[in-house]
Amino acid sequence: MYVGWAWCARRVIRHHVTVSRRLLSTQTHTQQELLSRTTRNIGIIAHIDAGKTTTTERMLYYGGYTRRIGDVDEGSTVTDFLPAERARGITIQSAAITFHWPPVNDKQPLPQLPESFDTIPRSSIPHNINLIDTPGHADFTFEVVRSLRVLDGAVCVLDGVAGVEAQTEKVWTQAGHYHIPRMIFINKLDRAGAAFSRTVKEIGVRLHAWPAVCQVPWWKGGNGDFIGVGDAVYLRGLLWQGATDGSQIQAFDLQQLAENSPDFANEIKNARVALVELLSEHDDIMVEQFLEHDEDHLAIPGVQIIQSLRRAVLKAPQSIIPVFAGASFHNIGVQPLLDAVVDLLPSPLERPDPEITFDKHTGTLSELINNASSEKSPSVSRKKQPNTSLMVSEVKNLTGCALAFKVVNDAKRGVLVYVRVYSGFIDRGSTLFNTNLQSAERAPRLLKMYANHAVEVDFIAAGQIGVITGLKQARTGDTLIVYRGLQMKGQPPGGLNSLQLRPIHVPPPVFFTSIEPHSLSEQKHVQESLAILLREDPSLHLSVDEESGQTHLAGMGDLHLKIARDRLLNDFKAKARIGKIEIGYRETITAATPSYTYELDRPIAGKPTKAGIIVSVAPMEGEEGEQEDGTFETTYITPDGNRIHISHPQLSRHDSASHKSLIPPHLSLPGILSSLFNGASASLARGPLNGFSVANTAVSITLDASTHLFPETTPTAISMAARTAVSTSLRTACDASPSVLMEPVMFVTIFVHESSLGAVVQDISSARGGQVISLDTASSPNASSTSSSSPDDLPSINPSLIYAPRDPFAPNSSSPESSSGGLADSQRQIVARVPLKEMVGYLNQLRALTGGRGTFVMGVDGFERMGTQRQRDVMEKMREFG
Ligand SMILES: Nc1nc2c(ncn2[C@@H]2O[C@H](COP(=O)(O)OP(=O)(O)OP(=O)(O)O)[C@@H](O)[C@H]2O)c(=O)[nH]1
Repeated sequence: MYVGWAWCARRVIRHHVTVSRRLLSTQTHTQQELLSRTTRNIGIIAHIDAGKTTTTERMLYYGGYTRRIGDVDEGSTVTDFLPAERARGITIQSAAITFHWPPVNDKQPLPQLPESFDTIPRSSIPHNINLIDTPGHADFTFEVVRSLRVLDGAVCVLDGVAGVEAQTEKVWTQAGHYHIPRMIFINKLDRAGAAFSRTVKEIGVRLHAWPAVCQVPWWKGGNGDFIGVGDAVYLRGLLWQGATDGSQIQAFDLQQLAENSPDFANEIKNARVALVELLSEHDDIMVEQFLEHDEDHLAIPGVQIIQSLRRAVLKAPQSIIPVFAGASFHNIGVQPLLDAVVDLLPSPLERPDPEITFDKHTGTLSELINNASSEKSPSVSRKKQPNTSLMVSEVKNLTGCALAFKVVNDAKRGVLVYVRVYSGFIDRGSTLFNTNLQSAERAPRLLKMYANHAVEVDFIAAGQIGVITGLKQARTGDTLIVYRGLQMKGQPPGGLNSLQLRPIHVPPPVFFTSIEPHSLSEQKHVQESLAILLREDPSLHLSVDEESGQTHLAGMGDLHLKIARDRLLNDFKAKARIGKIEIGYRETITAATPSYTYELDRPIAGKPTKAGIIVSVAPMEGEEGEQEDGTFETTYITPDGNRIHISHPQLSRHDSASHKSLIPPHLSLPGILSSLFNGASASLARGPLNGFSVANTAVSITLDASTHLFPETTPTAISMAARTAVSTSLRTACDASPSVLMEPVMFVTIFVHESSLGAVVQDISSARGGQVISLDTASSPNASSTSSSSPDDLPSINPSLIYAPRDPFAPNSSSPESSSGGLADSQRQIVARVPLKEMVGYLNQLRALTGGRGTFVMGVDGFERMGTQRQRDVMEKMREFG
């Protein structure tokens, strides 16, 4: 017996179907509901090298979108398309690609959705899958977070030998923050040392949810090669054999298996019993099904199991994780995984509303839009923002809202802006207002990306992912809105220009390098190339040191900047000298200043301008969180932990009508605030001591409308006045009492074998000056609370209560009775805070200390003042390299 999609996949490969245009470009808006219901926006997340790209290549091949399977090791994959990615064999930028599963062809009618999926699975109908491949390396965590925002579901790929690795935990937790439904694919089960059971238990303990084992591995003869999987949902064995591309799959029912592989058949039954028991604990409908089928675990139809799993996966917080098995490099397990993507992960219609910020308040997009239909409550959330000036008619003109989640410079097509549309449509030719840049541009062409080729479309609708080409400004992370009737130079009214979709916190950069063009004639090209790099990746920061004239590029990690350098020199062919990659220290003041009044009164660009301001600065003591804005005061916290507090007596944030007599007609309070913030931020970017960015400093600004604003006041004048006044105050503070340097301190989680624990702890605390916060067994509940503290207080799970089939090869083969419940109990976790300077090149040292087995993850925990001697050493080193 051959299973349906195996036949389907072979047919598609033979004819190599091109994408049905009917499914893409000629749809009317009324067909959108169907399209949304049959869409899955999913990501593949994991630790580096778990096999995400390898699995993605198979998905595209079985979906009929590539003719041959790309190989990571040969550098021939579709998703790792940057030369730097191909050279290193790792994914750096997430790629977004659309394909269909099960495959479609032009001869097939458009899918008709049944009333319910009680008798057939969703995977029997072609679905539109938008797949985002994300990088696994810690330096690109921000890239992962950026992609997560647009996902409706995720497949987490684990290496069946390594199990749950440090980076997996980190990305998993981040996905949990966005309540993204997830499932797991345990890959590489063909490798020597593969331990399915141990990995399943690690999932429970380290990812805080119950693993629902949907498939068990099929080892030839019980302990030979990995040849297929036992399907606990449909009670069958799936055997990959014959064709080397994995397209031929043979299915055997339990009876057939009982004759030839009785132990395997029994294991499938065990897995089914465990699955029904687990689901029954979380799903009342499954209990009913169980009773209806005379309490026979095996009698419940597979489709009902799928339905129950789906309900569990869609619950937030997710307490059940479906687990699948395979070896994608050997083409085993990918087609059923694709079925599970369609069957278990949600459509865009089943996802909660995206979070927005609007006029500094949070709410959801549909609150904003739905409230528009009710004249009574025109605001995003009346409770949270009682006084927005947004009118119903204004919201009604908001016909589209999208997030640019990725910008890529394509050699053939130019700059591609990947967007996820959250409401309404983006039509070809629409004017898009960019609420981050406060400017509009037209969307000349819209595309859907299919592996190696793109298809032009007329519009991209809510729930869909697509590409806009020809945009000159939009950057990764920008919110784009379509406002009916908006002129290119205009602004949407009622504060809609401040609407931000799912804003994310960009962590402060901790490394930087200098960039100098080889000659003046090269300068323009270098600057243009840097501008594209920055559009692609907002976690890169560019600044110009005014004293030396040098351009500084700052980023999240050593590798992050190395890749940026490679892209600049090799891909963009920029001719520039790139300096050493160095740590980005900060400086902070140690004395407060009295109020300083400054009045700018000079021509700018040939026009007389005037603006006044009062400023004082003070060191910040300890953590000072975000402050609620008052009626006459507004506070901003910068990424470096500075607080900019602006008091604007007379100018109420909630009553713009009263501003008329106080503010010149060409200005508005939001515009004034943003100019003040920009001016103050620019001066904080260069401290008075050494030119490092200023951190942990409180800036107080007072803007007295009656004495500081004039008919000649412009936004530029306000910004310049703020910049000069803040710089002068910082200098005054530094003269009174010298500023001190601050260094980035990392929160580090290290996983090591028991035998190397002592050496690693010794190295961290003595040689590197780190502070060990906790030492745990990786399986203890405490261990996880320190490293991957769950946003939702997810439970600690006892591994001995988790079902997993026996591992035939693992040295300490699990028995449920063993004290560790089948986990590798010699695994220990160290959590420490260590200065970044001491962590440079740590991986090599950790490998040396642990015989190559230790792994670690780290993230910036904050900046800390350096002691006098340490500061002196750092300054001397910097002078040496001068
Ligand atoms: N034996 C075996 N090797 C595999 C399997 N899947 C992937 N690999 C190999 O593992 C290595 C990493 O695979 P990738 O697909 O690049 O992993 P990735 O998770 O995309 O890696 P990053 O993009 O760098 O995060 C490559 O050498 C693959 O050939 C598998 O099922 N079995």
